[in-house]
Amino acid sequence: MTAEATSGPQDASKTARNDNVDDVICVRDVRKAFGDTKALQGCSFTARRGEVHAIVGENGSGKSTLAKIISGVFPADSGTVELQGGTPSSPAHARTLGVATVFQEVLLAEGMTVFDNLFIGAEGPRTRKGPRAEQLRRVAAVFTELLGEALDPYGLVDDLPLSMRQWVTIARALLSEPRVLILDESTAALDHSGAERLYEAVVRLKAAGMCVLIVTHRIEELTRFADRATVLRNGVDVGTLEGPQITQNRLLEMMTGDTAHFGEGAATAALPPPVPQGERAPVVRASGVRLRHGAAPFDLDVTDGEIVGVIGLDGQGQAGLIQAVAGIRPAAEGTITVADRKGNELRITRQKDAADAGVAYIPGDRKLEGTFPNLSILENFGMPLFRTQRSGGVIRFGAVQKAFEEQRAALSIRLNRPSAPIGTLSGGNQQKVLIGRALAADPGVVVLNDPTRGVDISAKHSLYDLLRRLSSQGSTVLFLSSEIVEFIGLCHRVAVFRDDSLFTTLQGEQITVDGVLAAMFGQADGIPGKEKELGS
Ligand SMILES: Nc1ncnc2c1ncn2[C@@H]1O[C@H](COP(=O)(O)OP(=O)(O)OP(=O)(O)O)[C@@H](O)[C@H]1O
Repeated sequence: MTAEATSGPQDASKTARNDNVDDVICVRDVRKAFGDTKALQGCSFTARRGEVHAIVGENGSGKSTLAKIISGVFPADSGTVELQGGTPSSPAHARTLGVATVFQEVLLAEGMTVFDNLFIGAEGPRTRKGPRAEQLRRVAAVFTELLGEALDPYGLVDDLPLSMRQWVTIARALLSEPRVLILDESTAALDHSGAERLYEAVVRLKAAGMCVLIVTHRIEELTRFADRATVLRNGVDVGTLEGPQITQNRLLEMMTGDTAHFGEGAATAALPPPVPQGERAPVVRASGVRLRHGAAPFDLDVTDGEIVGVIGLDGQGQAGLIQAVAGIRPAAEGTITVADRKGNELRITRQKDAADAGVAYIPGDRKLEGTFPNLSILENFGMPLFRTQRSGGVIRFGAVQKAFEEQRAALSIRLNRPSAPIGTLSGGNQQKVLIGRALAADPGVVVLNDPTRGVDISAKHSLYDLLRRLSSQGSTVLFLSSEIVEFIGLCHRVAVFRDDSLFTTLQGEQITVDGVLAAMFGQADGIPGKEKELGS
C-alpha cells in the first residue's frame, strides 16, 4: 500500500461504526468464497453520495463479486454491507434500496422489445409509475440524454449491435432513478465516443447527487474523473486513493504490488519497422469487397509479419471486415482470400475455410461468439486444438494440456481447476482463455475483434508481446480495437473504416491518437481539412 492512500487493510475504519450521512455504501470486512476459491478475503470501503468511486484490480481480484454482493445477487459469507436503509438480501431488495447495476455481461431478454427489456423486473421506486405514454416519454428522454437521439422502443433487442444492447442496460438502470449506480465494465462494449458519452452522463449524475461506482480496466480514463478509487488485490482492499492521488502508476503499483509500470497503450517497444510492401505476396487479400450492397468497394492486402489495426466509429464496417476474414459473415460482394502456410490461396466464405487457411479468431463478445458455457475451462481452450492434436483418431489430451499450461503462464490466467466450468472464471480470465486458445494453434493469421475488453492491463501487455512475437515469426495480424492507444507502437498500419468501407490506411508516424481519431471522423491521413472522397 502506498503511504498516501487514505485507507487500507490495517485501517481501524474496518470495524468502526460509520455515522457519515453522505456514505451511501458501507462495506466492512466482507468475505466470499466459491468452493475453494476465495473471491473476497476481507474487503472494506465506503462510497459517498455525489461521488464517482472506482473499484480497480487485476482480473479475478474480486471486483464483480463485490458489485454483486452490493447488488444483492450473492450474500456475503461474513462481514457487512450497509446501504442507507438496509442490507440488500436480493436483487429486488437492492433495487428498492436505490441500487441499479449494469452487470459486466450484457444481460437482455432475447426475442423481446427494447421497451419490455427496460421495464423487466423493475421495482425501482419510479420505474413502473405512470401511464404508458409517460413511460415512453421517459424512455425517449433517457436515450436522448445518453445517445443524443431516441431509440425505437418497439425494436427487438436481438437486432441491436452489442454497443446498443449495452446502452439499453444502462438506460434500464437509469430509469429506476437510483441513488447508487454500479457500472461493472460498462464501457467495455462501447467505442471511444460511446465511452466518452457515458462518462459525460456519469459526471451529470454525480452532480445531481448520485453515487456512481465504476468497475473498469480502462484506468487511464479514471484518472480524469474518479473522485476516489479503491484498489483490490486478491480479494482484499489495499487502499483508497483520492483526487490527484489517482494516477495510472499509483493504481498499477497498488494493483500488482509491483513498481514496474507499463507505458501508454501498447507502446512498450519502439515502433516496429514498416513491413515492405510489394515485395511479398499478400497473405490476406480483400479484392473489390463491398461489406453491404451499395457500400463503396475496397481492396486491402496484408502481408506476412504485418500487424494491421482496424478501427472506425461504432458500426462503420470495421467489424464486417474482421468477420469476413474469419469466415463468420461473408462480404456482400468481392472476394477475400487467405494464403495458408504452404502458400495456397484459399477463398474465405465460411468459418471452415478460415480454419483450413490457418486463421485464428479471437472474439470480443465471449458470450455470443466465444465460450461454451457447459464445458470446462480446458475443453473450451482445447476446442480448435482437438482438430490438430489427433493421432489415429485419438485426441492427444497431453498436448492440449501442455499448450494450456503454456498459455496460462503467458497470460497469467487465474483459476483453480482447469476442469471447472468456464463460467466459474472471472470475465477477464474467460477472455484470456479465448486469447490463449487462438494463439496456441500457431496460426498463420490472427484476427482479433476487440479482444482486450475487460482484460487487465498486464494481460493486455502480454497479448501485445505475443502479437509482436507472432509477427516476428511471420504471422499476419488483423487487430480490431475500440481503443486507439492499443495501436500505438504495435501496428505497422491502421485501416480506418467509414460508411462500411475502407476510408484510409495510416502508417508510421501517421499512427497517433489524434491522427487516427481525425481519420475516423473523415479527415484523410489524420490531417484536419483534408477530406477524402470515399472509394477514391
Ligand atoms: N460463480 C462463481 N463460481 C466460482 N468461482 C467464481 C464465481 N464467480 C467468481 N468466481 C471466482 O472468484 C474470483 C473473483 O472473481 P471476480 O469475477 O469477482 O473478479 P473480477 O475482479 O471482477 O475479475 P475481472 O476483472 O476478470 O472481471 C475469481 O477467481 C473467479 O474465478
